[in-house]
Amino acid sequence: MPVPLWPAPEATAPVEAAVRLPGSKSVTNRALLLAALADGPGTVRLALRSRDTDLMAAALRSLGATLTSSEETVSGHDWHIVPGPVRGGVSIDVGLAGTVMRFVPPMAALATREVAFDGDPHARTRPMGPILAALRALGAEVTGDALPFTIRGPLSGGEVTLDASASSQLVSGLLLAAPRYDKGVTVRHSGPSVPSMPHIEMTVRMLRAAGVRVDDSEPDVWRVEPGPIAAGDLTVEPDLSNAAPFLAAALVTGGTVTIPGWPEETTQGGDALRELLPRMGAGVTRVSGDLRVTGGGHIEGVDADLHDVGELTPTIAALAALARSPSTLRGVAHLRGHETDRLAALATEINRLGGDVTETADGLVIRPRPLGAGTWHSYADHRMATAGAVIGLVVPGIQVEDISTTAKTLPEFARMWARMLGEGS
Ligand SMILES: O=C(O)C1=C[C@@H](OP(=O)(O)O)[C@@H](O)[C@H](O)C1
Ligand SMILES: C=C(OP(=O)(O)O)C(=O)O
Repeated sequence: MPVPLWPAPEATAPVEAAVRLPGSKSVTNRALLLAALADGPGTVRLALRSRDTDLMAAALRSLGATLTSSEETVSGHDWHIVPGPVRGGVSIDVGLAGTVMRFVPPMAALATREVAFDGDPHARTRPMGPILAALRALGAEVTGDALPFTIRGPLSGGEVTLDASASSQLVSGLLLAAPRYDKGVTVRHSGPSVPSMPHIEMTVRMLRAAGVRVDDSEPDVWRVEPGPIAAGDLTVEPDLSNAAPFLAAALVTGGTVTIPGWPEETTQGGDALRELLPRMGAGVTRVSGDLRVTGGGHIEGVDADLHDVGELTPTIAALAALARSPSTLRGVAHLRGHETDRLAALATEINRLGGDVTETADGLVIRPRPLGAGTWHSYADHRMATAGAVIGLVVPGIQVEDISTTAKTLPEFARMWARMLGEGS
């Protein structure tokens, strides 16, 4: 079947828009899993509903929790979660969701019956080996080193060493279910530095907010004490990584984009946009609870280490391709294990339009060139698709393949994009 092409809308004027973003994928999926393991019923408010979060909800239901969702409110969904004993004898579809493939298996290891995991074709290539070996070392029976695999618990926990340089989620996954292990867990990382550290900080803070004792005082070592996970009522912050393409539109068109409800304090890596975008020529201000980004007419190239905030790379690369000076993006070798090999995908797609991008061992060198019309392939990667939309704002004739892949974390993307451009209702 031919993959549908989405003619990326061109901006006919500087954008002037306020864009209200749904909840964070990362916070939603942690909150749902912690609620399913908690000591009583709980609520997750303004949660994201998207492919990744629906896969998490389905996985938690399979393992014995009851989840009911309220009607959608203007800004998101509320979930009511009633935990149940973790049961096995089920199969779980992880789709292409890193948070589901890395966070759910350590929970499934609490069940005495086997749990089978599989996902999208590309999910089978995403790094899983270190977390599966860790679960094995902690006492679970695990078949396989990648998707598909099966797990049979129970495990009692303890101390384990793994190389988490391929993904911070390998650590977060082990920590989230650990309070429910008899001995808790001590995770030691050994290897090149762990990427996306703010996401581990998010895990630690959310565990602590649920009354769990976590010691992260030693670098690369995390100790989670056994004990109850307190049921609660949590409100999810807007997804700051998904703010990236909208804020980029302000730079690309020389306009202004405002995001309401930007948190004062957050562990979301997307908060780094407040520091990154000014380096590329934007004006960034906070007005009450809003973040306002204004483009300055030109985009400056940047030399940026995105190791902690790899999720932002596709948007920053799109901006860099439209800048007036070259950029070097570093510290993101782990992006080769994301939804697709993002370094190869970005280089291929920008070059296809006439750009000049080379891959390095851990990033990209982007030399801006005039870009022309063409098809932008999205590789089933939501952030590749939105990067194509950013370029299409000012390069006529960009057709983004399969814009619906944005449903992974932002099902409303195409409508929100049109509304930002004044085209929708
Ligand atoms: O824990 C999380 O919610 C995430 C951690 C990061 O993964 P990596 O450490 O694999 O980059 C990030 O890129 C991903 O989108 C979400
Ligand atoms: C890497 C990402 O997703 P995942 O949670 O599937 O790893 C991402 O959203 O950029």
